[in-house]
This record gives sequence, C-alpha cells and structure tokens, in this order.
Amino acid sequence: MAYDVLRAVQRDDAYANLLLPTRLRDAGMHGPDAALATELTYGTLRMLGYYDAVIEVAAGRSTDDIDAPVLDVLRLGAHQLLDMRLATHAAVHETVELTREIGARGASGFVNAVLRTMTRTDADAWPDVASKGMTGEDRLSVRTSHPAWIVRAIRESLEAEGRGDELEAALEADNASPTVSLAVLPGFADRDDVVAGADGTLHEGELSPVALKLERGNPAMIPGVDRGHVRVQDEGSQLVALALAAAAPISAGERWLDLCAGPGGKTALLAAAAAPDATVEANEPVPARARLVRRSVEPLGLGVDVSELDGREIGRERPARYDRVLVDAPCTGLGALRRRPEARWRKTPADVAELTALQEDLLDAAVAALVPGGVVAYVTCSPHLAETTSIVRRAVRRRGLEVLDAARVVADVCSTPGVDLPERSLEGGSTVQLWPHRYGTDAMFLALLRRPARS
Ligand SMILES: C[S@@+](CC[C@H](N)C(=O)[O-])C[C@H]1O[C@@H](n2cnc3c(N)ncnc32)[C@H](O)[C@@H]1O
Repeated sequence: MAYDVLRAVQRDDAYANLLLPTRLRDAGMHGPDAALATELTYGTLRMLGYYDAVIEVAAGRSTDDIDAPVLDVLRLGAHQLLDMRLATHAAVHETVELTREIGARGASGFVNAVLRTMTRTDADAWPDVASKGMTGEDRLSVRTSHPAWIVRAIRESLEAEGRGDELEAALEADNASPTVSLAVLPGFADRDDVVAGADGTLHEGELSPVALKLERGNPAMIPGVDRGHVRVQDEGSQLVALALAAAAPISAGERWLDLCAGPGGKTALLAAAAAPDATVEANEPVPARARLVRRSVEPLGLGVDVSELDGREIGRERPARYDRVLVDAPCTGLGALRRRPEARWRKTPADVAELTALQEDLLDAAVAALVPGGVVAYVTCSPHLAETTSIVRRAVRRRGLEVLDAARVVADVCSTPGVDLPERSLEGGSTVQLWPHRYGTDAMFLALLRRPARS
C-alpha cells in the first residue's frame, strides 16, 4: 500500500494525506498495520531527497538513471533500513520481493545489491557519507531532506529575528510527525471538562488558551468532537484567530469577515470567540471548500453566512463594511511541511512569485473592506519573508496602515504567562512568526494592521 501511494504521488501528483486514509479504509486496515503503512509512506516521502542522495552513492549512479518504480522501491527500502531500523534481512527481503511483485523482476538483483551496500555503512554514518564534500545550505539540504531554496527561505526568516543558529533544528522539526492538537470552542465546551472526560490521554496546550494536546489515541473519541465543539486544529492556527479577536475590545454589533475561509477551521473558532457581540461572515471562492466551511460552522448555530467571491473583489463588492477581517492567505505552506510530506518536493520558487501577487491583492482588498479604524489580521502558514513581512511592509506604505503590536496581543492571549515569543519589529509595531521547533506549532505568521481612522 505504501508503494502504491508513493507511486501515485510521484506519477499522478496525488496527495498522500488524502489518498492514504482512503486506501486504508478501503482495505479495512487498522491498528499496527495502518500505523506501519502510514510511517512507511509519510516517512519515505519526507526523506526522499536524503534517500535519493544515499541511493546515488550506494548504486553508483544518478537516480535519473533508475526506473521510477524501482527507485520508489529503493526509497521504501532505504526508509526501513535507515530510519525505521528494521531487521536488515527482513527489510532487504521484503523490498526485493516488492520489486518482483511490481513486475520488475529483472531489477531485483540490482535492488538487492543497492540495499546490501546501504547496510554496510552504519545508518548514523550515512548523513556524512551522503553529504561528503558539501558545505552550508547544500549540506543541510541533503541531510535534512529539503530542497535548497526552502533551506534558504527558512534561514532568511530565522535570521530576520536573530535566530539563524536554529536553522538545523527548524529543518529537522519538519521531519517529525506533529502531536495532534485540538481546539475547544469557547462558549461551546469547557477545556477542563474535556480533559477530565478523556482518561488521561489529553493535556492542555501551553500557547493557546483553548488548546488540548492528544498524547495517543483517536481524536474522534474525545468528548465534544462528535458535536463539533472540539476540533483538531494546530495550536498556531488557534492563536492567530484568537489574536484577531483580542486585537481590540469587542463592541456590540461588530461585523467580522474570514476572507479566505476554506475549509473553515479558523472561521469556527473566530465565530465562537466573536459571539455574542460580533457576527462573522466567511468567504471562500472554491465551491467544494465553501461547502466545507458551511459544514464547519453548522454545529455552532451562529448563522455564519458563507459567500463564494474571489477575495480580490471584496473591497469593491463590500467597501468599508467590516470591523475585522482575517486574511489567511493562500501560501506556499512552507510552515506546514510536517503535515504534507510531499509538499516540499512539489513547490517551486515560481509558486512564491505567483502567490505573493495574490497575497498582495487580497490584503489590499481586505483593507478596502474595513471600516476606518478596523483591523485586518494577515496570516500565512509560511515563514517565507516574501510572503510575510515583505507583503505587510508594502501594504503599510501603500495604505498608510498602523502596525499593531501583534507580539503583545499574542503574548496576552497565551495560556502560559511569559512565553518567549520571537517578535519582529516592523514599522512601529510587531509581527509574530511561530516555529515548529520552538513551539510545536506550524510556522504561522501574523500581522495585525489597522486602517487609519480617516481614510
Ligand atoms: C490557507 S487556506 C485557509 C485556511 C482556513 N482559514 C482554515 O483555517 O481552515 C487559503 C484559502 O484561500 C482560498 N483562496 C484561494 N484564492 C482565493 C481568492 N482569490 N480569494 C479568496 N480566497 C482564496 C483557498 O481556496 C484556500 O481555501
């Protein structure tokens, strides 16, 4: 099953996190077998760049010269030997058998030889062997299995807050599976009650005041999940939504908009935090995703309207209408690589250019849809400076926006006092960049910007 999913990802641009659960369900696979298939698939996809470097050394040839199906078999074998550290004979035997099963019998001797060569060097020594003669970003790129342009983007972002020395830790954090976080929607369930009802599998998150961390087990079994009052949601996503709610005292009758809402995780939290004084509307142009937003807010019964406009039209369609707007912009997702194992190999620097143009237009449109004095939260799940501070800086200059002290707002929202949030000063205020290696969250970026009272 892992091989089939790996092939579909390579050949058909399938998404492993969508395809694998379907395949597991169709095959009726649960428990340890499902966990093994998941580890094999996700682990191999994440570490693909590193395994390819190892395979090139062990095979003595470029991966370009290996048939694609056989290369995927070798990658699966590499993951079993170098990461899962399965018994050598079992890993080699199963992998050679797989070569035969996929109809590449003629390559089984080659696969056997490459894997045997791999086992002759200790798994801990392979990073040095595979990156021999390399320095700097190239070396980290191979060892942590990231394309070089992503290594550079993460380095530049960390350096912008004086934390360049954390680069390796940040890259390694992308290769670990995240702990499952849940959000308890304020006003709908009580965090202490949920913890008490969950048999010791949950504890409170340290950052978001509504977060729970699930140590083990199935989130669907947590009390409140069935009613949609408790949801799986990254703690960073919770914090940025709660920060918009906390950016200013809420006055009765306020109107808020979630401009890029699909699939609606933040809309639900925002709507719960806004009630009863403010009402939330949502917008999502992709119809299938707009349906997910409606499904997400339905259990709350708060009457959230969901429109399907191109967000770039919102300023023209609904000028000066909202007190607060969340722009959770379409982005490269470089801050959520832990969750989408193949994403790092799919994105390219060309995507950055295309997305930044859209991000800039969406932020402009959001500002035009704000009442004077209203606040926009500009959010990405990417730490790339071109998608974060550069977008904000240009919008501030163009529109004369006030940059609020987002670091202080987030620190005030946090459940643990004195959390060391790296803040970036920007145009008289501050922005927040979260990191998986520091906080266990996705690398979410947040800026809170106020439209001038007279504009
Ligand atoms: C980062 S996701 C939002 C995640 C969401 N806020 C949540 O927490 O569940 C960005 C969304 O923007 C949508 N989008 C893409 N182009 C857009 C546009 N021109 N206007 C508004 N939204 C757009 C995408 O379809 C996607 O659903």
